[in-house]
Amino acid sequence: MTDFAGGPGSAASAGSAGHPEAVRTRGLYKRFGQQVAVGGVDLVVPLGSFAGLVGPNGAGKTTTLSMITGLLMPDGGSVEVGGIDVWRDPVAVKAHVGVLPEGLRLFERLSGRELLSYNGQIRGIPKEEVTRRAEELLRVMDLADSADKLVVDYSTGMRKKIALAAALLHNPKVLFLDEPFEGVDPVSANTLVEVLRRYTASGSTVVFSSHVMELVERLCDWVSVMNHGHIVAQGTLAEVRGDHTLNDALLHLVGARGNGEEGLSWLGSSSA
Ligand SMILES: Nc1ncnc2c1ncn2[C@@H]1O[C@H](COP(=O)(O)OP(=O)(O)OP(=O)(O)O)[C@@H](O)[C@H]1O
Repeated sequence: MTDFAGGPGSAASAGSAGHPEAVRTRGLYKRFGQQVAVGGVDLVVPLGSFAGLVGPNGAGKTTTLSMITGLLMPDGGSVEVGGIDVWRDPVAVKAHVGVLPEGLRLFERLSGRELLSYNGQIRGIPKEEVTRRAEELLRVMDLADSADKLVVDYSTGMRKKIALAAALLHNPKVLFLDEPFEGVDPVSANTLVEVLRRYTASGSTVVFSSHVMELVERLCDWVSVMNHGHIVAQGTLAEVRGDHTLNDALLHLVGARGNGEEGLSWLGSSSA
C-alpha cells in the first residue's frame, strides 16, 4: 500500500514535521561532467500541499524534478513518491504521477482531442471514460473550440493547457509542473490556477517550479528554495518567508548578486 491510500491526514509516513509525505528525496545527486547540478538534495513535500520549488537560473530545479519524475537517472540518492521508490519501481510510481515537463515535447501531428485520447489509452483507461474526461478537460481549459486543431498550431498558452490536461487525465495523486506559467497570458494563467486549486482542494499534491514569486506566494502553502544544487530553505510559506516578501527572502537566501552596478557604462550612453 502506498502513502496515497490513506489520503490527507493519513499517518502512513510521518515526515520530519509530522506530515505524511507525497515526495521525499534523500541525498539526490546529479553531475554533468565536472558540473554538479544537484549536490545531495533532501526535498520534502507534505501530502496535499501546493508546493513551490524556487531558485535562481541554474539552481538545479529542472534536474531535480526530472530525477523525481523518472525522466533522468540520478547518480546518487533516492526518491520516493507516495512511499514508492521511483527508480526501483518506476511503473508503479508512474500510475500516481502527472508531469508537465520543461520544453513540452508533445505529439505535434495530433489534434488536442486526439492527444488526450491517446494519453488515456496508453494509461489503460476505458475508452468511454477517456472521452468523458477529455471533453470535460477541453471545456474547463477553454480548448473546446480548438480541440480538432493540430497541436503544432497551438499557441504557447494552449500548449501548456493541453499538456496540463494530458497530465491530469489519469487523475494522478501528485502533479509535477516545470514552469507551468512561463509564456502564458493572464487569462490562461487564471484558468490553470483554477484547475490546480480545484485539484489540490481534493487532497492531491502539486509541486511546481517557478520564477514568479508573487504567484508562488499566492498559491503555495509549502516552499523549497534551491541554490547551486542544494536546498537552502524549506518549509511552510510562512516559515520560509518570515516577515519578508518571498522575493526578498529568496534574494537574501541566495545572496543578491548585484552585478549590475558596475560595468556596462557604454549602455545607453550617447558616445559611440
Ligand atoms: N543536460 C545537461 N548537460 C550539462 N549540464 C546541464 C544539463 N542540464 C542541466 N545542466 C546544468 O546543471 C545546472 C542546473 O540546471 P537546471 O536546468 O536544473 O537549473 P534550473 O534551476 O532549472 O534553472 P532555470 O531556472 O534556468 O531553468 C546548470 O548549471 C546547467 O547548466
